[in-house]
Amino acid sequence: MTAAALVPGRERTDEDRVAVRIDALTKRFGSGAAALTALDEVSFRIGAGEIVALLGLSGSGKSTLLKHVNGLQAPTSGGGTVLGTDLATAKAAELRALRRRIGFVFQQFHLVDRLTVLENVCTGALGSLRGPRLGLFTYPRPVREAALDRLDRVGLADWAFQRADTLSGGQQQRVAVARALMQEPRILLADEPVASLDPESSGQVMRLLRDVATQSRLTVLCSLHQVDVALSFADRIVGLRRGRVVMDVSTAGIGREEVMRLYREVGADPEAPGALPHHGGGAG
Ligand SMILES: Nc1ncnc2c1ncn2[C@@H]1O[C@H](COP(=O)(O)OP(=O)(O)OP(=O)(O)O)[C@@H](O)[C@H]1O
Repeated sequence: MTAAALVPGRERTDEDRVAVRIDALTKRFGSGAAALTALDEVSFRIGAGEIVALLGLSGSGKSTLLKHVNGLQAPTSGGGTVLGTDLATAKAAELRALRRRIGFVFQQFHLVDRLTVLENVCTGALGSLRGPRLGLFTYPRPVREAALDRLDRVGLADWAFQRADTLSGGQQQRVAVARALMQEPRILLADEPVASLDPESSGQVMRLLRDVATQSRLTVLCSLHQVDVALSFADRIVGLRRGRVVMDVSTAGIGREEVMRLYREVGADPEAPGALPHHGGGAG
């Protein structure tokens, strides 16, 4: 028997089981007659290690929801907890600490063109380093080694010393994934990560995201515009319409046509029973 086996098992906490718990979250922009409700009483859970695709028409609130999950925007009412941090009451320092545990991948990869691929990946560690860094060798050796390891994981170790702007869009997005992995995140948020990529590169990036998420037991929330991509990538689909969750289904039990209803039946009443598939997936 190993020493570890003699240590009594720690009780699984709620945070171990549910990474994201959003409760009646409402976000309004502006006030008075000009007020716009971007998120309207949104509630859902994401279990630890679950991969969720967020779908919905342009303007349905996907990006706004992602920004709430990493504490970049504060709810108007309601809220929830992410990795145990209460979104409505957390102080700025607690939200900064939360963000260090969440990786973010954007549509436009946000790499620094003139820096090498490796230095771009190193910048993913800046949240845990003091002071600015200028030049690869101003990063501690363990950081450079970790960056090379992350580049290897995304299949781009051979490109480490190329300038970032010499890579294709798909490769740049894989570098952005490597950069996000530098934080050793518990959650990975991705906002339309393949919207600007061709279908081939888009498939590669989504397969990579799924692989790294599965290997590292990452919880993933990823907004997408492509239903087919969402069906092959995610465990679950959450559909937004005008700021409300109107679809919440496991990808195992649903076909493309059913998901497409999210976009087609725009005039339908999302509150009507059975209007759109809503199995209330997710943990807890
Ligand atoms: N900072 C802001 N100030 C005012 N309105 C905003 C702000 N951010 C978002 N909105 C509005 O909130 C609504 C939801 O926007 P959001 O960007 O979340 O939608 P989306 O589903 O991500 O759209 P897309 O697919 O086009 O990225 C939109 O009507 C948008 O104009």
